[in-house]
Amino acid sequence: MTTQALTKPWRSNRSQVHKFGGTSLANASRFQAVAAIVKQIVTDSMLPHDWQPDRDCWLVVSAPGKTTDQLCALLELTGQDAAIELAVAKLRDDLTELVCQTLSGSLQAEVLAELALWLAGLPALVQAGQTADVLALGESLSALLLSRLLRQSGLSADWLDSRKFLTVDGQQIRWDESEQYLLSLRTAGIQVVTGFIARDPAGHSLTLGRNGSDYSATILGRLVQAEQVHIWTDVDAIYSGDPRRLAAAHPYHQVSWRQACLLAELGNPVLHARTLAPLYNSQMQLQVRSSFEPTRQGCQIVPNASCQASFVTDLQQMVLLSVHDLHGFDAHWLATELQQPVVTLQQSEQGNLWLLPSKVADRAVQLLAEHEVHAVHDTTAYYAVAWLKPAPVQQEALPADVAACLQRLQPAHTYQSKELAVWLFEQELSAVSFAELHHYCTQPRPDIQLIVAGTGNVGSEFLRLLPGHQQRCEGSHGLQLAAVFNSRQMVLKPAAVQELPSLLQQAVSLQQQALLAEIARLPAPKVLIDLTPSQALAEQYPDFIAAGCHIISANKQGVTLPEPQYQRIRTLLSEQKLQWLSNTTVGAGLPVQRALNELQAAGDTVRRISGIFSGTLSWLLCLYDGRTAFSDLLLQAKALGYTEPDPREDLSGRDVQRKLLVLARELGCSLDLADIRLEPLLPEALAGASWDDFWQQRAEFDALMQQHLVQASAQASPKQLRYVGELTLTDDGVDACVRLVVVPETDPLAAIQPCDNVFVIESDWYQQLPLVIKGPGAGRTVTAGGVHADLAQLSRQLLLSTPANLSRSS
Ligand SMILES: NC(=O)C1=CN([C@@H]2O[C@H](COP(=O)(O)OP(=O)(O)OC[C@H]3O[C@@H](n4cnc5c(N)ncnc54)[C@H](OP(=O)(O)O)[C@@H]3O)[C@@H](O)[C@H]2O)C=CC1
Ligand SMILES: N[C@@H](CC=O)C(=O)O
Repeated sequence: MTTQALTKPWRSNRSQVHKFGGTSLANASRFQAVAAIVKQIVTDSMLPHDWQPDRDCWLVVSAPGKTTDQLCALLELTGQDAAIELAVAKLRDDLTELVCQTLSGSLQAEVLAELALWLAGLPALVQAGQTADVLALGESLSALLLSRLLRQSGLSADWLDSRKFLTVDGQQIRWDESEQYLLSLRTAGIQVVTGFIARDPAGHSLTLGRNGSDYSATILGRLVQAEQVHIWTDVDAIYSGDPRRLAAAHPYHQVSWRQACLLAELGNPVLHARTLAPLYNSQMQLQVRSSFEPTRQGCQIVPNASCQASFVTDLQQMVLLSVHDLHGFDAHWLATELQQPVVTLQQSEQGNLWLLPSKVADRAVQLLAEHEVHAVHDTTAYYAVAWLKPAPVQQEALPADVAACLQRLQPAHTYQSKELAVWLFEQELSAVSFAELHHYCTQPRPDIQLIVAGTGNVGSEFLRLLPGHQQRCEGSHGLQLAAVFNSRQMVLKPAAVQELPSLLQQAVSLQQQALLAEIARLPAPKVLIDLTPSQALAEQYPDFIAAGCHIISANKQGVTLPEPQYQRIRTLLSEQKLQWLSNTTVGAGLPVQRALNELQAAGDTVRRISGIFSGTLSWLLCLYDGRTAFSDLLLQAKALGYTEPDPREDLSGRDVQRKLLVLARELGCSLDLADIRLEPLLPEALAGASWDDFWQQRAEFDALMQQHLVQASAQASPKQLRYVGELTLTDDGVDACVRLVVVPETDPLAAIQPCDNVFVIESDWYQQLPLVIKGPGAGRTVTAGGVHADLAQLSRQLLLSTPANLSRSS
């Protein structure tokens, strides 16, 4: 007869299996608590309307509390009659007390009578060395007791000895045979099934090994085609690390199927590799829940491979095992045989490298030899740390923060796959180092919320480059565009990064307060990216800081505000541990401030910075030969995206003056714009007027530039016009000026490409030969690219910041 021919009393995708372990059934009050959970399950309004506890609810139980330990101790007494008698008497007392505290009346009498019979037969089983039959007493009592307690609570329930149906041959489940037996045994009511024990094909008892009850639950789940299997234990989540040792371990309520398998292989105590095996290729859902906090959601094992969960486990006294010609055997098989973690580090045609506890290494070699597999183990015992990576970090290269941490910890060996990294150390890591590694490996990497101000020349290019940057964020914080606004409009929570015109189609008119309120509601980290030329917006930075924003500014107004206002912003930021990056305010994408910061951090002292700091003026003065009017060239520079929104900011020299102030402040000087001497290119009368007025009078300016050119050309040797900045730091203070100069063609400042900036940095270490940074100092792509570089730097800094108190035990 085939199983298909039978009418199954269970309905596919309706049944639930709930497994309660020894801790959940430690004493009478725990039995009562479990009965209450079961009652709740069968009355739960969320269940399908046709869900019938009689047919659809299966329970799997372990032995109560420490009963299995007591039975194991009893087995040690084989041959010692008196000691066996004493131990059985103690067991009788404990279990009788449990039954009497759990049940009353005739149900109590029934269970006590059954228990007395089992205990009476126990010494003979011990003497006969029938280990599995001895151990089975614990699960049998749990199943009987819980079924009667459920009856006492008004539910229809009975118990079922799994040795009557669950047939296991070696490590193989005989599915068909087990199902047929089960079909013939099923009675009405909730079935309380013994976990951990089974029968061999000849009908003898056997046990399913460590954590066998979880395995029983998933086997049963598969046999009855359950929709869900719930493992009720003492935790309601799977933690990123052992919470008893890692104060910062975080709970996960969803773990992918694949990660659960890898975790099990690493010996995680919550789920075991064999527990998961029956779920393979099935629709069954697995849920880990706490019987101590039954209303909490628990942890769901989901098929979804994009899970964010990440785990760090350490393994003591591990050795390497080299294995050749596997003949079909694998690490999983060996782990099951040894009941110990066996981790695959390398797998190739040349050979395999496994990691396993040193205490079972000889046994492993012997077991493999019995199957004609040659293996040798190393004698060095390592302390191993394994990192199970979250889906977004599943790549061979390590994220920067993890790599930096490992550089400090110096593992002896590293093994990497996409999903797993294993580091072997010669000595055990200190609690603090382990906590630090756990932190970097498992710290959440929430998206950085971007609030972009300015949709002009630089802003539109920044948004165009954003999708590419988002794709490169693997292993780091993702980037989420949360708001975009300009001087008139705002778009909150854009559906996705889109072309600017369609993005702005979703815009509403700008309302500052609504915008700030929305930003305050965003989760951290968040950053205001100021791509405007607005002083008003710069003066509003304190409001954005109050809303939790880091700041990245290409806008030079903020970094050149009067000293008290500027320092106030710095203070507010540091109070909130927020960053302000403004590397594009000088030299656009050139790493000028970065270089200065690194020199100073390394101990150098910068004495002087001079050179060409305006891309626009560099471009204009390189190309200006008198044939095209200077103002016409200016329009071309504007169209190329080099100029300030009002190009007179460039012509007046104010833009270079601001840049000198930024550099001076970067070097720790307390300075204001007025402290920097300025010789403008543009006469003041034209600089102050409206753009239209200036344009009307441009001939006057063009004539002035023509005059400068003629004077330069009239000199003995050919000369070039250059607009330069000079900042000198002496013991007496700072001297800074911005001016037009005439340089010979041999001068390094003459030999530049149009738009180039040149920063000549003289320091204690760069005295005779200064450090020179040279390249395009303006333009929409280099500037927007520089803003993305600031964003990447912010992301790195967020990852590398270590919380002060990492470890409970530290
Ligand atoms: N071009 C370059 O090579 C470099 C430029 N920068 C700096 O980048 C910034 C932007 O330059 P660029 O893109 O050329 O300028 P644009 O004039 O092209 O764009 C400026 C944008 O800022 C918006 N804006 C102005 N005021 C406000 C405000 N108060 N609140 C919100 N938005 C505002 C404007 O809004 P609206 O659209 O409504 O007018 C516009 O969208 C400037 O500060 C410039 O100094 C820095 C380094 C190099
Ligand atoms: N207008 C500026 C842009 C960069 O800061 C320049 O030309 O340098």
